[in-house]
Amino acid sequence: MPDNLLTVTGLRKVYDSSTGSVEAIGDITFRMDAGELVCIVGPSGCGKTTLLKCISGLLKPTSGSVELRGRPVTSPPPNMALVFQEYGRSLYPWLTVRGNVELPLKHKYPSRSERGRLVEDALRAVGLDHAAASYPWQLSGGMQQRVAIARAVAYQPEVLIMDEPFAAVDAQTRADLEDLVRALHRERGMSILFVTHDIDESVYLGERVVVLSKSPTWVQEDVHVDLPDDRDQITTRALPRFTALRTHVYEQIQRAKRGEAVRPPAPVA
Ligand SMILES: Nc1ncnc2c1ncn2[C@@H]1O[C@H](COP(=O)(O)OP(=O)(O)OP(=O)(O)O)[C@@H](O)[C@H]1O
Repeated sequence: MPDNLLTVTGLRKVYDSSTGSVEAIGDITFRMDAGELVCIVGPSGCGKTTLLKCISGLLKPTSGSVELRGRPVTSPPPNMALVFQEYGRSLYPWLTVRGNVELPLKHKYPSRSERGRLVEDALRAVGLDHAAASYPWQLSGGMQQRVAIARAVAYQPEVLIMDEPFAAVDAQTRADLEDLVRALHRERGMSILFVTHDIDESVYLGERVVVLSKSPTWVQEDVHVDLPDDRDQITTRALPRFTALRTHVYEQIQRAKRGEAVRPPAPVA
Protein backbone atom coordinates (compact mmCIF):
# COMPACT_ATOMS: atom_id res chain seq x y z
CA MET A 1 0.00 0.00 0.00
CA PRO A 2 1.45 3.44 -0.96
CA ASP A 3 2.80 5.37 2.01
CA ASN A 4 2.40 9.06 1.18
CA LEU A 5 5.46 11.10 2.12
CA LEU A 6 5.44 14.38 0.22
CA THR A 7 2.49 16.22 -1.32
CA VAL A 8 2.83 19.36 -3.40
CA THR A 9 -0.54 20.89 -4.21
CA GLY A 10 -1.27 23.82 -6.53
CA LEU A 11 2.11 25.38 -5.82
CA ARG A 12 2.60 28.83 -7.36
CA LYS A 13 5.50 31.20 -6.88
CA VAL A 14 5.69 34.76 -8.11
CA TYR A 15 8.86 36.75 -7.41
CA ASP A 16 8.18 40.43 -6.81
CA SER A 17 10.95 42.95 -7.25
CA SER A 18 11.37 46.64 -7.99
CA THR A 19 11.66 45.80 -11.71
CA GLY A 20 8.36 43.90 -11.82
CA SER A 21 7.10 40.43 -10.99
CA VAL A 22 8.15 37.06 -12.41
CA GLU A 23 5.79 34.09 -12.24
CA ALA A 24 8.38 31.32 -11.84
CA ILE A 25 6.00 28.48 -10.93
CA GLY A 26 2.48 28.48 -12.34
CA ASP A 27 0.78 25.48 -10.73
CA ILE A 28 2.67 22.35 -9.63
CA THR A 29 0.94 19.34 -8.13
CA PHE A 30 2.58 15.97 -7.49
CA ARG A 31 3.10 13.49 -4.70
CA MET A 32 5.81 11.10 -3.67
CA ASP A 33 5.55 7.95 -1.57
CA ALA A 34 8.02 6.79 1.06
CA GLY A 35 10.81 4.71 -0.44
CA GLU A 36 10.52 6.23 -3.92
CA LEU A 37 13.30 7.73 -6.01
CA VAL A 38 11.73 10.50 -8.08
CA CYS A 39 13.64 12.62 -10.58
CA ILE A 40 12.60 16.08 -11.72
CA VAL A 41 13.71 17.41 -15.10
CA GLY A 42 12.73 20.43 -17.11
CA PRO A 43 14.09 23.08 -19.45
CA SER A 44 16.72 25.48 -18.20
CA GLY A 45 15.24 28.19 -15.99
CA CYS A 46 11.92 26.37 -15.60
CA GLY A 47 11.87 26.82 -11.84
CA LYS A 48 13.48 23.64 -10.47
CA THR A 49 15.48 25.49 -7.82
CA THR A 50 12.47 27.59 -6.88
CA LEU A 51 10.41 24.40 -6.48
CA LEU A 52 13.05 22.77 -4.25
CA LYS A 53 13.34 25.90 -2.12
CA CYS A 54 9.57 25.83 -1.57
CA ILE A 55 9.60 22.09 -0.83
CA SER A 56 12.42 22.50 1.69
CA GLY A 57 10.73 25.42 3.44
CA LEU A 58 13.41 27.94 2.43
CA LEU A 59 10.96 29.95 0.32
CA LYS A 60 7.31 30.73 0.93
CA PRO A 61 5.09 29.90 -2.05
CA THR A 62 2.71 32.58 -3.29
CA SER A 63 -0.09 30.02 -3.05
CA GLY A 64 -0.53 26.28 -2.77
CA SER A 65 1.01 23.97 -0.22
CA VAL A 66 3.76 21.49 0.55
CA GLU A 67 3.12 18.74 3.07
CA LEU A 68 5.62 16.28 4.48
CA ARG A 69 3.98 13.35 6.25
CA GLY A 70 0.75 15.36 6.25
CA ARG A 71 2.32 18.36 8.00
CA PRO A 72 2.51 21.70 6.18
CA VAL A 73 6.10 22.74 5.42
CA THR A 74 6.54 26.38 6.41
CA SER A 75 10.22 26.29 7.48
CA PRO A 76 13.04 23.78 6.89
CA PRO A 77 11.69 20.49 8.34
CA PRO A 78 13.98 18.55 10.67
CA ASN A 79 13.32 15.28 8.85
CA MET A 80 14.68 16.46 5.50
CA ALA A 81 18.27 16.60 4.20
CA LEU A 82 19.60 18.47 1.18
CA VAL A 83 22.60 17.87 -1.06
CA PHE A 84 23.54 20.64 -3.50
CA GLN A 85 25.79 20.92 -6.51
CA GLU A 86 28.33 23.11 -4.69
CA TYR A 87 29.85 20.49 -2.40
CA GLY A 88 32.85 22.77 -1.81
CA ARG A 89 30.65 25.36 -0.15
CA SER A 90 28.59 22.88 1.85
CA LEU A 91 31.56 21.39 3.76
CA TYR A 92 33.48 23.08 6.58
CA PRO A 93 37.18 23.16 5.64
CA TRP A 94 38.32 23.32 9.27
CA LEU A 95 36.51 20.09 10.18
CA THR A 96 37.66 16.62 9.22
CA VAL A 97 35.44 14.38 7.12
CA ARG A 98 34.22 12.74 10.34
CA GLY A 99 33.56 16.16 11.89
CA ASN A 100 31.60 17.33 8.85
CA VAL A 101 29.39 14.25 8.88
CA GLU A 102 28.84 14.42 12.63
CA LEU A 103 28.02 18.13 12.95
CA PRO A 104 24.32 18.08 11.98
CA LEU A 105 23.72 15.04 14.19
CA LYS A 106 24.54 16.84 17.42
CA HIS A 107 20.99 18.01 18.16
CA LYS A 108 19.20 14.96 16.84
CA TYR A 109 21.41 12.35 18.53
CA PRO A 110 22.71 13.55 21.92
CA SER A 111 24.53 10.26 22.56
CA ARG A 112 28.13 10.52 21.38
CA SER A 113 28.49 6.79 20.85
CA GLU A 114 25.29 6.71 18.76
CA ARG A 115 26.65 9.56 16.62
CA GLY A 116 29.95 7.74 16.22
CA ARG A 117 28.15 4.61 15.05
CA LEU A 118 26.02 6.58 12.54
CA VAL A 119 29.05 8.42 11.17
CA GLU A 120 31.08 5.22 10.72
CA ASP A 121 28.13 3.51 9.05
CA ALA A 122 27.49 6.44 6.67
CA LEU A 123 31.16 6.75 5.71
CA ARG A 124 31.27 3.01 4.98
CA ALA A 125 28.09 3.33 2.87
CA VAL A 126 29.72 5.95 0.63
CA GLY A 127 33.11 4.19 0.53
CA LEU A 128 34.98 6.79 2.58
CA ASP A 129 35.71 4.99 5.83
CA HIS A 130 39.44 5.26 5.08
CA ALA A 131 39.22 9.08 4.78
CA ALA A 132 37.49 9.92 8.09
CA ALA A 133 40.47 11.86 9.44
CA SER A 134 41.15 13.82 6.22
CA TYR A 135 40.05 17.38 5.60
CA PRO A 136 37.68 18.18 2.69
CA TRP A 137 40.38 20.16 0.84
CA GLN A 138 42.55 17.03 0.76
CA LEU A 139 39.87 15.19 -1.26
CA SER A 140 38.83 15.17 -4.92
CA GLY A 141 35.53 16.81 -5.95
CA GLY A 142 33.80 13.43 -6.21
CA MET A 143 35.01 12.44 -2.74
CA GLN A 144 33.82 15.76 -1.30
CA GLN A 145 30.38 15.12 -2.74
CA ARG A 146 30.47 11.67 -1.11
CA VAL A 147 31.11 13.41 2.23
CA ALA A 148 28.03 15.60 1.67
CA ILE A 149 26.02 12.46 0.86
CA ALA A 150 27.40 10.65 3.94
CA ARG A 151 26.28 13.58 6.07
CA ALA A 152 22.73 13.19 4.72
CA VAL A 153 22.80 9.39 5.17
CA ALA A 154 24.00 9.64 8.79
CA TYR A 155 21.25 12.11 9.59
CA GLN A 156 18.64 9.51 8.52
CA PRO A 157 16.16 11.94 7.00
CA GLU A 158 12.71 10.89 5.87
CA VAL A 159 13.47 12.44 2.50
CA LEU A 160 16.74 13.34 0.81
CA ILE A 161 16.56 16.21 -1.67
CA MET A 162 19.36 16.46 -4.22
CA ASP A 163 19.67 19.56 -6.44
CA GLU A 164 21.83 18.78 -9.48
CA PRO A 165 24.36 17.17 -7.16
CA PHE A 166 26.67 15.80 -9.84
CA ALA A 167 26.71 18.69 -12.30
CA ALA A 168 30.23 19.74 -11.31
CA VAL A 169 32.05 16.38 -11.43
CA ASP A 170 33.62 14.50 -14.35
CA ALA A 171 31.67 11.84 -16.26
CA GLN A 172 33.35 8.81 -14.65
CA THR A 173 32.86 10.14 -11.12
CA ARG A 174 29.31 11.05 -11.98
CA ALA A 175 28.53 7.46 -13.03
CA ASP A 176 30.00 6.16 -9.74
CA LEU A 177 27.95 8.66 -7.72
CA GLU A 178 24.77 7.75 -9.62
CA ASP A 179 25.35 4.11 -8.66
CA LEU A 180 25.89 5.20 -5.06
CA VAL A 181 22.50 6.96 -5.06
CA ARG A 182 20.82 3.86 -6.54
CA ALA A 183 22.49 1.69 -3.87
CA LEU A 184 21.37 3.98 -1.02
CA HIS A 185 17.85 3.90 -2.35
CA ARG A 186 17.72 0.14 -2.87
CA GLU A 187 19.70 -1.09 0.11
CA ARG A 188 18.52 1.45 2.67
CA GLY A 189 15.10 2.28 1.26
CA MET A 190 15.93 6.00 1.18
CA SER A 191 13.29 8.31 -0.28
CA ILE A 192 15.06 10.59 -2.73
CA LEU A 193 13.88 13.58 -4.76
CA PHE A 194 16.56 14.23 -7.35
CA VAL A 195 16.65 17.29 -9.60
CA THR A 196 18.81 17.12 -12.71
CA HIS A 197 19.34 18.74 -16.11
CA ASP A 198 20.50 15.42 -17.49
CA ILE A 199 17.76 13.36 -19.17
CA ASP A 200 19.80 10.12 -19.26
CA GLU A 201 20.60 10.51 -15.59
CA SER A 202 16.92 11.00 -14.71
CA VAL A 203 15.90 7.81 -16.52
CA TYR A 204 18.82 5.79 -15.16
CA LEU A 205 18.15 6.80 -11.56
CA GLY A 206 14.43 7.31 -11.23
CA GLU A 207 11.42 5.15 -10.71
CA ARG A 208 9.49 8.18 -11.94
CA VAL A 209 10.58 11.19 -13.94
CA VAL A 210 8.50 14.30 -13.38
CA VAL A 211 8.85 16.48 -16.48
CA LEU A 212 8.27 20.18 -15.86
CA SER A 213 7.03 22.65 -18.47
CA LYS A 214 8.84 25.88 -19.10
CA SER A 215 8.20 28.72 -16.67
CA PRO A 216 5.55 29.49 -15.33
CA THR A 217 5.86 25.85 -14.52
CA TRP A 218 3.42 22.97 -14.24
CA VAL A 219 3.87 19.18 -14.39
CA GLN A 220 3.85 18.30 -18.07
CA GLU A 221 4.19 14.55 -17.54
CA ASP A 222 4.86 12.09 -14.73
CA VAL A 223 6.73 9.26 -16.49
CA HIS A 224 6.79 5.81 -14.90
CA VAL A 225 10.25 4.29 -15.46
CA ASP A 226 9.58 0.58 -15.95
CA LEU A 227 13.21 -0.51 -16.01
CA PRO A 228 14.47 -3.36 -13.79
CA ASP A 229 15.33 -2.30 -10.21
CA ASP A 230 18.79 -3.80 -10.62
CA ARG A 231 20.55 -1.24 -12.80
CA ASP A 232 24.10 -0.85 -13.99
CA GLN A 233 25.74 1.69 -16.21
CA ILE A 234 26.44 -0.67 -19.11
CA THR A 235 23.54 -3.12 -19.24
CA THR A 236 20.72 -0.76 -18.30
CA ARG A 237 21.79 2.03 -20.62
CA ALA A 238 21.97 -0.49 -23.50
CA LEU A 239 18.38 -1.68 -23.01
CA PRO A 240 15.95 -0.74 -25.80
CA ARG A 241 13.49 0.35 -23.10
CA PHE A 242 16.07 2.77 -21.67
CA THR A 243 16.55 4.30 -25.11
CA ALA A 244 12.78 4.55 -25.64
CA LEU A 245 12.28 6.27 -22.28
CA ARG A 246 15.13 8.75 -22.74
CA THR A 247 13.84 9.58 -26.22
CA HIS A 248 10.36 10.13 -24.81
CA VAL A 249 11.59 12.40 -21.99
CA TYR A 250 13.86 14.26 -24.44
CA GLU A 251 10.89 14.91 -26.76
CA GLN A 252 8.82 16.12 -23.84
CA ILE A 253 11.54 18.60 -22.85
CA GLN A 254 11.77 19.83 -26.44
CA ARG A 255 8.01 20.35 -26.45
CA ALA A 256 8.30 22.12 -23.11
CA LYS A 257 10.98 24.45 -24.48
CA ARG A 258 8.86 25.29 -27.50
CA GLY A 259 5.87 25.83 -25.21
CA GLU A 260 3.87 23.29 -27.24
CA ALA A 261 2.45 21.27 -24.36
CA VAL A 262 -0.99 22.42 -23.34
CA ARG A 263 -1.80 22.54 -19.68
CA PRO A 264 -4.88 20.47 -18.87
CA PRO A 265 -7.79 22.43 -17.40
CA ALA A 266 -8.10 22.31 -13.62
CA PRO A 267 -10.56 19.62 -12.48
CA VAL A 268 -13.99 20.95 -11.59
CA ALA A 269 -14.54 20.69 -7.83
N1 LIG B 1 15.07 35.80 -6.50
C1 LIG B 1 14.49 35.89 -7.70
N2 LIG B 1 13.90 37.04 -8.08
C2 LIG B 1 13.29 37.16 -9.28
N3 LIG B 1 13.23 36.15 -10.18
C3 LIG B 1 13.80 34.97 -9.87
C4 LIG B 1 14.48 34.78 -8.62
N4 LIG B 1 14.94 33.50 -8.58
C5 LIG B 1 14.58 32.93 -9.75
N5 LIG B 1 13.91 33.81 -10.53
C6 LIG B 1 13.32 33.56 -11.85
O1 LIG B 1 12.44 32.43 -11.73
C7 LIG B 1 12.57 31.57 -12.86
C8 LIG B 1 12.95 30.17 -12.38
O2 LIG B 1 14.28 30.22 -11.81
P1 LIG B 1 14.95 28.93 -11.14
O3 LIG B 1 16.33 29.32 -10.73
O4 LIG B 1 14.05 28.38 -10.10
O5 LIG B 1 14.99 27.92 -12.38
P2 LIG B 1 15.90 26.61 -12.59
O6 LIG B 1 15.07 25.66 -13.37
O7 LIG B 1 16.43 26.13 -11.28
O8 LIG B 1 17.09 27.21 -13.46
P3 LIG B 1 18.38 26.46 -14.03
O9 LIG B 1 17.89 25.51 -15.06
O10 LIG B 1 19.19 27.56 -14.62
O11 LIG B 1 19.05 25.79 -12.87
C9 LIG B 1 13.59 32.22 -13.78
O12 LIG B 1 12.88 32.98 -14.73
C10 LIG B 1 14.38 33.12 -12.86
O13 LIG B 1 14.91 34.23 -13.55
